[in-house]
Amino acid sequence: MIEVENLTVEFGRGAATVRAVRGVSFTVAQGESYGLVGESGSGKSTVLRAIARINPEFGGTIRVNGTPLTSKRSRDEARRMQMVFQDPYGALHPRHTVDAILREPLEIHRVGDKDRRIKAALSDVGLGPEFRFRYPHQISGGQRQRIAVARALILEPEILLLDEPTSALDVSVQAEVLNLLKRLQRERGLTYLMVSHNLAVVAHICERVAVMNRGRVVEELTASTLRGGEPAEAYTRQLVSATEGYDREAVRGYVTYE
Ligand SMILES: Nc1ncnc2c1ncn2[C@@H]1O[C@H](COP(=O)(O)OP(=O)(O)OP(=O)(O)O)[C@@H](O)[C@H]1O
Repeated sequence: MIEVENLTVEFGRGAATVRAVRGVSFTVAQGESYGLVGESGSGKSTVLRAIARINPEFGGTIRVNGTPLTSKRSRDEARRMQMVFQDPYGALHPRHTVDAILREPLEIHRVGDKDRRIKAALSDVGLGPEFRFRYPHQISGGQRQRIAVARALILEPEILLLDEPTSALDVSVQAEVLNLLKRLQRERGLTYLMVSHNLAVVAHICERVAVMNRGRVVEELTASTLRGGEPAEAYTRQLVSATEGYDREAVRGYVTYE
C-alpha cells in the first residue's frame, strides 16, 4: 500500500524555483493498479521519482505499507518496491549480458539459487533460455523492456513503479508488454503505480487514475469512467478528446491476453 499525503517537490531556488508537485495526495491499495496521467510537465514522473527517492528531497509524507519514507532508500525497501523506466536501452548496462543484468540484484541482496531464479525470471516474461547470454543491443526493444521487467521482479517485490513503461516501443509491441504487465499483476497480486501520458495505456492497466495538471491532482476517477469519456473535470475531458482518435484505435489492440 502506498499513501501519498500533501506531496510537494520543488527544483531550483529563488525566482527560478519550479514547483513541480504542489500538494498531491492519493492512496494505492495493496494489489491495486493506479495510474497518474497528465500532459508533459504536469509533474507525474516527479511524483514517482520522489517515491523511488531518485529525487530524495520532497515535502509531505509518503508511506509504504504504513512506514514513512525517509530521503534514503533502505535495502529492505528496494526489495519491496522496484521501478521500470521508459527507456529499456538506457536502463540496461550495454556491456552486461542478460544473465549479468538479472544476477546483479540477486548478488546485492544475497539471494541464493541464482541460476534457477534467472531462468525462471526469463520464462516469466516470455523469453526463452537462449536470451540469457545476449547483450542488450542483440535483442529487440520489446525484449529489452521484458528484461527490465524481469530484473524488477527477480527480487519478488510487492510494488512496481512504472514510468511510461511502453512509450518507447512500437504500438504492436506496446500491446504485448502491457498484456505481460497485466498478467503479472494479476498472477502475483502486485501493486502498480504507473505514469503515462497515454490515457489508453493507463485505462488498460489501471483500475483508478489521478489526472495531474501543473503539479496538482485535478481529478481522481475510475478507469471505466475514463474509458467512457465522461469525467467530471473539464481538464480531463479535454485530455480525453485530445487523444481520442489515435488512442481508441490503439486500445482495441490491447485487449488480447497471452
Ligand atoms: N531535475 C529537475 N530540475 C529542474 N526541473 C525539473 C527537474 N525534473 C523535473 N523538472 C520540472 O518539473 C516539472 C514536472 O516534470 P515531470 O517530469 O514530473 O513532468 P511529467 O508530467 O512527468 O512530464 P513528462 O511526461 O514530459 O516527463 C516540469 O516543469 C519539469 O521541467
